[in-house]
Amino acid sequence: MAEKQLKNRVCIIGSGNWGSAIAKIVGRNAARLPNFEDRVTMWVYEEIIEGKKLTEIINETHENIKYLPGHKLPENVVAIPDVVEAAKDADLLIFVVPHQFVRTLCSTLLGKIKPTAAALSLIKGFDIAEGGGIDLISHIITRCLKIPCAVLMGANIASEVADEKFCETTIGCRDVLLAPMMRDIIQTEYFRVVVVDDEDAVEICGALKNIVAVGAGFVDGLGFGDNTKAAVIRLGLMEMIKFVDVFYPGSKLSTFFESCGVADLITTCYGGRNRRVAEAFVKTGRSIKELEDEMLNGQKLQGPITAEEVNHMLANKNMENKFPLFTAVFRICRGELKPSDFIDCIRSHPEHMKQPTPKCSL
Ligand SMILES: NC(=O)C1=CN([C@@H]2O[C@H](COP(=O)(O)OP(=O)(O)OC[C@H]3O[C@@H](n4cnc5c(N)ncnc54)[C@H](O)[C@@H]3O)[C@@H](O)[C@H]2O)C=CC1
Ligand SMILES: O=C(CO)COP(=O)(O)O
Repeated sequence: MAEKQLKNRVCIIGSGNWGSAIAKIVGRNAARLPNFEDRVTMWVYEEIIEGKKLTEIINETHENIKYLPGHKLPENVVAIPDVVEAAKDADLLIFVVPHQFVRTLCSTLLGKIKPTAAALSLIKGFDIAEGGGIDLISHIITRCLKIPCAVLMGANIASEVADEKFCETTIGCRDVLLAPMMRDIIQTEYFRVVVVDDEDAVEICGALKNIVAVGAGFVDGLGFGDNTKAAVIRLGLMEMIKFVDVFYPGSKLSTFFESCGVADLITTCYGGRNRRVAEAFVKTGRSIKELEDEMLNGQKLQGPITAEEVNHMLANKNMENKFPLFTAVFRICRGELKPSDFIDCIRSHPEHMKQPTPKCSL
């Protein structure tokens, strides 16, 4: 009789900047925890670097020299170029690819994974849905692969996490049986996890903050100061809250005060790639695509495409004027508005038209 498998097998789908940083944590936890199989598979989108395959480099040197140079990955993390081979035996699939690649990956994996597997998505972004709306990435994974999908989002700039500098993160997971397994494989002394059940709001925070970070980069590029950036962060936060309120009613305001909310917004508006490239866009007048290719060495920006996806929905619902900051970021990235128009947008933001509500005099 076949021995019952007691240990969970983990596969990380993605090996970019964040994928590699999380592999360091997951690999170490899997080797340490009795309920996980030591060996962790990591799907690597194969590329040739100085004549050698990236998977071979990772397996021989235990370093992703392209996306996370200078950090050793645990030896039990095994790089695999075939996603089906990497994922087929896994009980937990950790998705961490730039969001534009998730649909193709899911269709490749369809019918090839364990039906009892669960997923955790670290992907920040949306996709365009049929009928003029947007899809959450975790919903796409669940629908395509027919497995539950929780999310992990937080103030987690990958290089700082890889340096083991203290930070927090948020797991959004409604399933009380899966949540402890997800937390155990992720949590360390320096990477503290809070689990909440407000899955959709956690994920939406992670996607929308990248649009706000592009706006923060614009004001940096225009030479404005920290007060202006704080205004962008505040107005961006108000639009994020409104977005969730309008399109995903029933979510909790408290979620915005977790790491996935205000903390991720702040760190990305100061230290993220979206901010950096948006600043260069204003200063050089070159296209976002050119700057992304030149400045990020293969890493991918999520903010400008997320702004486009959100605008697709807002325009369809005739609601662009209700989210002027998101709309202005989209139009500036497209070249339809000048970066300096961003200041007019935040100056005349509807948040400034609010009237105080009179107190009841009883
Ligand atoms: N880097 C960071 O600090 C953080 C990133 N995230 C999120 O994690 C997700 C993944 O980001 P990163 O790991 O930083 O990726 P990255 O920005 O480093 O992207 C590069 C990755 O995309 C892969 N790739 C290129 N072309 C591909 C294709 N056609 N199909 C599939 N993969 C392809 C590359 O091989 C590489 O692994 C994103 O949604 C991002 O917003 C979340 C928190 C922190
Ligand atoms: O999501 C991030 C930090 O939590 C990283 O943001 P960037 O993609 O702008 O670098």
